[in-house]
Amino acid sequence: MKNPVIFVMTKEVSLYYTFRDKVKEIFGNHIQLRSNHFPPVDLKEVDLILWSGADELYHDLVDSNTIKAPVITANRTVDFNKLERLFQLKQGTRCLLVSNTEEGAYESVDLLNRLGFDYLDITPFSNDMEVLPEVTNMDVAITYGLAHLVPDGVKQIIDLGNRSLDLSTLFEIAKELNQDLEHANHMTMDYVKNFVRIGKELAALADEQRYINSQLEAVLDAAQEGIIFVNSVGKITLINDQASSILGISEKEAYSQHYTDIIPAFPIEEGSNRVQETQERMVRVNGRDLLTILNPITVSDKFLGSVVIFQDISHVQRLEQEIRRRKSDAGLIARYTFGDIMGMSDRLTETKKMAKRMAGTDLSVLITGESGTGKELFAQAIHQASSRRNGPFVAVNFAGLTESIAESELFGYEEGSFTGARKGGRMGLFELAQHGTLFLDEIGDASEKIQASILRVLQEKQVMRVGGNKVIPVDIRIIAATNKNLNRMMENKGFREDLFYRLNQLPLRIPALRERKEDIHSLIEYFLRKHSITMNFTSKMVEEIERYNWPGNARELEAFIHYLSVTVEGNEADLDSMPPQMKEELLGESSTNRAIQYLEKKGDLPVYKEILECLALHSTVNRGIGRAALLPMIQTPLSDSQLRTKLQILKESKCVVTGVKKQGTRITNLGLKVLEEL
Ligand SMILES: Nc1ncnc2c1ncn2[C@@H]1O[C@H](COP(=O)(O)OP(=O)(O)OP(=O)(O)O)[C@@H](O)[C@H]1O
Repeated sequence: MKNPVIFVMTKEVSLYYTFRDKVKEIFGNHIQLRSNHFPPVDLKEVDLILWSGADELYHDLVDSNTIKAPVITANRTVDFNKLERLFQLKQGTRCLLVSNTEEGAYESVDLLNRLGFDYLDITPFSNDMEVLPEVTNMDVAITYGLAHLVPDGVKQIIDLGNRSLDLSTLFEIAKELNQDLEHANHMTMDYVKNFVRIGKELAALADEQRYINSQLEAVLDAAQEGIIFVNSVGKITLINDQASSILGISEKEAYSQHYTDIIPAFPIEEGSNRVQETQERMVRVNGRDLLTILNPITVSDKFLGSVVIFQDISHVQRLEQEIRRRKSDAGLIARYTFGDIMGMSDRLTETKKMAKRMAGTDLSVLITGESGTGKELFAQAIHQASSRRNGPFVAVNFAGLTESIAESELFGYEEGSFTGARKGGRMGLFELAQHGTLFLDEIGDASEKIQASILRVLQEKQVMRVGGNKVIPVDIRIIAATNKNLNRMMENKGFREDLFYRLNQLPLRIPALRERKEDIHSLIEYFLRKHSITMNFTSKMVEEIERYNWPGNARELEAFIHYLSVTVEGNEADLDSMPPQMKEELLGESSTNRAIQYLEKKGDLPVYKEILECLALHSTVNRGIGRAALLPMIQTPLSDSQLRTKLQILKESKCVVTGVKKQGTRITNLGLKVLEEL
């Protein structure tokens, strides 16, 4: 696949380099960048245009009638570490803010004022101004990476560096280019960590005398992260604006309380016995997922308290979810039909026949079966064989999906219903699946609240977006799947009965591979073909493959083929090339089978089982049970000498061991395995 191309438009080439470095840092080398400073650039080949925003470049360079690539205007952040250099300037210092456009100069002055530097006397300056300000009496020039534009005569220059792309822009890029956000958390945490040092200074001050340096406070308030300081006795002595808003408490309320009343979930107590910051951790507060990091503050060996920095990452998760949704073209199209389901065994043929009949109806299907048996494959095939085949097939997997995400995913939302909500709102999966099939995968993992919401939609056949007030009728067919035992979950109140009966109108159980071992061969052939692998198996290997239980079913079989294609030299796979875990399992299993066969041959299997049960219950690794104690525990009437013979046979089968010095008899690991099988 072609690497995506971003066309970056900046007035200064140095700003292009700053943007480029950030994009490479976050997305690696597989995004290509082009710049207006390095022509020619074929704009038709470009996947995304990133524009610095503060100039007219866009209109000069891009003809929006012919160029259809999406455009992102860069939001830029300040390097807070560099801002510290401004703290040394005294009140009333005459500063010239130098930019390359008049608009940019005014914007930068405004930003510094908002950051609390309004006690400085700042004059905007740019060469394109009609009337240039007088510069001779200036004490210092401040600039963001444009030191070369500072007019002669100003002696001191504070260069705060180019303002790089902020997080929201990076997320926008990821979304537009369908890039993975695996670095997202790392990226946010790096960003957060930038504040730690400033936070530490501030915390020390705050604890000493509640005196908060006003500049630092302003900087902290401008941070997108929540920052609080909890002193050594658990009182909150500092809270920035963002923290107040995320936690939904005012500064005043926070100062008067112990942290446990407000943020009991935060790992604060850990601070007192550590030196280093904690790993980032997710906690849930008021239904929001917060990524927290805690930093203990110790000054001259005295523990002063901890700074906790946190971010509401619900919106990040939402973006991630959206990218996942967009990425899989399978998201809306079913790729598989019954013809793609391999296997000729009676069990599978019967299951396929049932599923085809189910496809002819519009009732809900609940597919059960172990992991990797092909439940999703069946769901897609049913959709393809149904009258809804020309409609969408939309899948949602509840495993690992937080409640808030699941809710906005399923129901969609209206603009402005939460931080990070997209402009114009968004359609939920129920709406997206209109006139098609909605596949609820791993339904056993849906929370109680989500179960209730799904039930309501199924009953009322309509949805309402989060934050909305319009009822939207939906016409969808539901197929759900799970590898959990929903009956047991219902007994423990983990799954709603009323929802179960709604979903289970047509139950379809996919048999495990070990129940239809005849299918193993056709699946192996299929996977070899699918991945263009040529491989033969020795007869010993074939024997073991057939004997193996395949707990991970077809998925494990596919992974097995992959494994062999990498590890086998040449084209022949023999026992040596078997994955270690499988080998272990087979060896353990063969000795279990051998032991059972041995006991069977000696007759009286139920008595052996009973003896093993008593030993399993009463013997420990170090202490066995003597015959005299064992005999009364056994229900089957046995004489002492009969018991002795039976124990001898169990010993020969290696299911028990007998101590040398009257330590009695105890069960072995093999004995426990045998017991499981009997
Ligand atoms: N009978 C089959 N023929 C061909 N491929 C199969 C068959 N059964 C499973 N597979 C393949 O095995 C993999 C797992 O299948 P699928 O995702 O449908 O399983 P699942 O039961 O939904 O698993 P989970 O419960 O873990 O989500 C897929 O790559 C699928 O294409």
